[in-house]
Amino acid sequence: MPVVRSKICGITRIEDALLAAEAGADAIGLVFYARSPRAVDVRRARAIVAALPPFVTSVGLFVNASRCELNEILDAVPLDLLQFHGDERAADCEGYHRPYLKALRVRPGEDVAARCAEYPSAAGILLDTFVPGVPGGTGESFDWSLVPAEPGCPIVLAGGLNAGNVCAAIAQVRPWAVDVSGGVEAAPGIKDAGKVRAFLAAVRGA
Ligand SMILES: O=C(O)c1ccccc1N[C@@H]1O[C@H](COP(=O)(O)O)[C@@H](O)[C@H]1O
Repeated sequence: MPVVRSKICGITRIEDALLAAEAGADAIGLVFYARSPRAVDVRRARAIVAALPPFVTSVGLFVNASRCELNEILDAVPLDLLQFHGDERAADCEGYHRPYLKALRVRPGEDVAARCAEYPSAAGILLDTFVPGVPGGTGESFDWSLVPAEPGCPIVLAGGLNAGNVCAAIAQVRPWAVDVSGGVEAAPGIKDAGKVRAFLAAVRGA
């Protein structure tokens, strides 16, 4: 069975980044979206990335950020990968000298494969749940049967995952990776060590 990678998103504290790394996460996510309860500023993000051990990928999450804002952040924080979680088109995600994930928020009955095809330059497509008025981090899952069997690029499955449902999600979707934020929290922006460890153990055992 192929290994499924994992990302713990919404990290706001160095200790949570180290917890995720020690528990086996492949990546941690930093939210550069001021309206999120998990938002980090540049100073904090830089400190978290600097504390990461080798081979743990740092992912910056953006929601309709301007090119100027994004370039300023990239000048200050050595992010490995970008995650675009808003209404960005492919051209908006390109030109940063970094691979990117495009997050698509899945609506009931949607043709997911057609939407994935709009981002041929993406390193992968992250699938999250569509909730009106909220760009992500809702803790809601979507109908996994909408994920195409052959999407044409790596799929990162997100949206309402936790230690209790991630094995079923992996068995059904067979994603390249899974991404979680709210499902491993003690409070918004604060990770729960037990939930993080249980989630990553479940992914490894799936
Ligand atoms: O985490 C946030 O606050 C957030 C804000 C804006 C866009 C995306 C956000 N989080 C991402 O949403 C998915 C699913 O999160 P959850 O596990 O359902 O809480 C994940 O990729 C988060 O990184």
